[in-house]
Amino acid sequence: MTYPFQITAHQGQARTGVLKTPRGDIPTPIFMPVGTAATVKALTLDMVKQAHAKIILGNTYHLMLRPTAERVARLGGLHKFMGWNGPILTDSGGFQVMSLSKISKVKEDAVTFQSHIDGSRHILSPERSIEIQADLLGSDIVMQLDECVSWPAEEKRAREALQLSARWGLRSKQAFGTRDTQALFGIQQGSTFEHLRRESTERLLDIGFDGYAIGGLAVGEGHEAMCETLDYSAPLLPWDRPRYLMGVGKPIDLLEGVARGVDMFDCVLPTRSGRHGQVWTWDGPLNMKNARFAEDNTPLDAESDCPASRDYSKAYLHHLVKSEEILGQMLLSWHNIAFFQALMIRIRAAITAGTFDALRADLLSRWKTKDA
Ligand SMILES: NCc1cc(CSc2ccccc2)c2nc(N)[nH]c(=O)c2c1
Repeated sequence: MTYPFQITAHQGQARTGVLKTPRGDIPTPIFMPVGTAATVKALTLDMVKQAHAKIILGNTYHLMLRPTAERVARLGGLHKFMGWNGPILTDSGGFQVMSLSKISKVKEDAVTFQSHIDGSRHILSPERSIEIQADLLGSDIVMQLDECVSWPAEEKRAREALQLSARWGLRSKQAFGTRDTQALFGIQQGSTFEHLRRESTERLLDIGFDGYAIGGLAVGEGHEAMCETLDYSAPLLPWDRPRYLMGVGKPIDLLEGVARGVDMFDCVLPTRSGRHGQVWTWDGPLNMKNARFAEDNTPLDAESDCPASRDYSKAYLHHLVKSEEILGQMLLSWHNIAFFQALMIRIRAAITAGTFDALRADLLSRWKTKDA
């Protein structure tokens, strides 16, 4: 079904609103923590909720391999299995097949691949991906199966992939059928070619989806090329439907994506970088392994409502990371998830207040030289 999506304010292309789902309202722009194997790594769902996350992501590729989608279904579906009663978005699995599986073949009918876990052979067709996501896992927002080409891509290759993705999008919609509690998103492809992004969008709009994702970015093209592509590819998508930039990104990517009209983001960065000692702050990223924190008694962010940000000294976090203590991975992941949510909360408030341009300028000046 097409979830109600109300845009309550906008400043240029940047917009803020609410996507209303049967499992709860999602304020936009929103950052969605990735819960690949039915867990947001190193965090309990209470910590994820306390960080103000409203929707999390599941991964078809990982869950179909282990514990298998059929087992999750027998155990009541993904929400019950992991104990999350908010909305869940799942990816269709094709992207992870190409990036993780051992041997994979893309054919018109389906992708065939061998599991990176045990080498077992699997088939992922548009129909099978919809069955896994919508029927077995019970995902609220379902993604079509698509083909994402790596970057840089030959124009001919990028065209073939967008056209295959469009044919798979139609098959995904036919398999999805009419459902009154779940939504199906199409995925725009076309690499960094404007005329291919246009062609992809036209094909998706002919089919018609409940929301539209921008795929094929943050695959090595770099921040500037991603922004240039978003300049024209985001506004091509319907103004009144959610726009989801897949697998993006760093705080500066979120800020610049919002400025270009993107509503939804996801990335493993907050938890993955947290596990490796990196924390994200309003003044850019910090590496807690750095000796300068060894006797720094100040917290990461005294103003935060997240205990990981407010109640522990950098000296203690430095000690945990140097000692490779599990608590270090937990607290830094928790802080990072909370920071990404706090960034989106500030962005939403600024768009509503008409101060988004000022917030954007302030953050860009703080982050410009810090790989934020
Ligand atoms: N930014 C690279 C990227 C990442 C993902 C994965 S986003 C994700 C990851 C885990 C769980 C849910 C969504 C993608 N997924 C699809 N289907 N298509 C893409 O072009 C693409 C590009």
